[in-house]
Amino acid sequence: MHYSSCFKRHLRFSLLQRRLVISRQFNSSTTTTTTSSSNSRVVDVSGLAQRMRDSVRRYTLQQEVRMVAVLAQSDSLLREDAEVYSHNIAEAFAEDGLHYEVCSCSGDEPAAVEEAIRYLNQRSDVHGILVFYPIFKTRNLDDKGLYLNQRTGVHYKTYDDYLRDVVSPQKDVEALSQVHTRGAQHLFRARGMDHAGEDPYVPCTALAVSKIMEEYYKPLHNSNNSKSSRKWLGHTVTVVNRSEILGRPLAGLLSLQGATVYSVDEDSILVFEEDGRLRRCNNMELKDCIGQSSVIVSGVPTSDFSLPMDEIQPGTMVIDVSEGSCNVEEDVLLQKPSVQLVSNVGKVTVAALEQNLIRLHQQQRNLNLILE
Ligand SMILES: Nc1nc(=O)c2c([nH]1)NC[C@@H]1CN(c3ccc(C(=O)N[C@@H](CCC(=O)O)C(=O)O)cc3)C=[N+]21
Repeated sequence: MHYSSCFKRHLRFSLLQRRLVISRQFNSSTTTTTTSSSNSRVVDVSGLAQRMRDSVRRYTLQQEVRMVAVLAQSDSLLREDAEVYSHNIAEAFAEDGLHYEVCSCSGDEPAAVEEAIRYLNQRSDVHGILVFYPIFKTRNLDDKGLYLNQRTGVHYKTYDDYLRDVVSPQKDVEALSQVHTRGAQHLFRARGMDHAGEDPYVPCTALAVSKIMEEYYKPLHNSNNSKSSRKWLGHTVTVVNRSEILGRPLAGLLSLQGATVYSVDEDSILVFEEDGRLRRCNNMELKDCIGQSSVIVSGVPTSDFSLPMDEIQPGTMVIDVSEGSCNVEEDVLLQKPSVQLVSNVGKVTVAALEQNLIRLHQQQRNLNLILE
């Protein structure tokens, strides 16, 4: 299992590399790959990632910034996923002058994970904390099936949900604690949405997808005004994934920016309307959502899932965030006219993580200056 999935990742990576080399040979003025007849292309997002990381490098020339990641999965597949991400973080952080530590603890012992996070909350040399999820998935321990936060009185359905609120909001690089997503059940709010010009503060993969859309999605009728806070008005997006670390915040963010967003998981389809409000779609199937969407984001972490290719319309941007599972039949997709495929989101995710971390460091510095 472990090796075959590594192999698949390797294979996919080398295919992407090869396509890139070919495109450079034939067309040195563009960084994207164009397939001959259909005018469709695989988008290379490294330019965006590099620009985001350049500003981080300038910052770390002056400042010492440190993040610690908590690695607690005992399930080997979940752990492998987190390790791939951790490896990429380590590499990018080393290049960009950021300090990175991994705190490895036993996932069989929920209290040990909680204790590790509380210790990191206290450490004054740690500016950001990243907890790799999922750890326990839906494991419930107490008799009511709920976890109680003694301090706030809030009950949580899973231990992962509970842990998200143990991380100090000041060090929460992914903005996962409830402070940032108040009332997320019905009305999503992203901190920083009201500050014009600033990126909203949302989990890194969600932020990465939204930046990729802004940078590379050029609709036929060019109505994307990236300066406007309602830049996706009139656009329909499908997000296949409703996790707390990706699908839900992404759907919420895009809907606040004006899009109509279908949020799809294995049990249900919801629509996030323009105002961030949620409604259930009982009479729709995935293919109906796909047919209406000009951007499709797919993050299903299993290799037996594939997007229904037939329904994808010309001009659509498809963003595959399944990280190695591959939710897209690439060859079929690229035969369609004017389709854009993005599959290496991870590069931008790490850059978004670095940016979120720098923002936390700045806030902590400002606070310390006031307190001194
Ligand atoms: N709190 C939390 N936030 C996460 O965002 C999160 C998490 N937990 N747990 C683990 C998963 C997994 N994940 C990846 C991110 C980037 C790459 C990545 O960089 N991929 C490479 C390619 C990897 C390959 O396919 O070889 C790329 O896209 O360039 C992989 C995996 C984030 N996750």
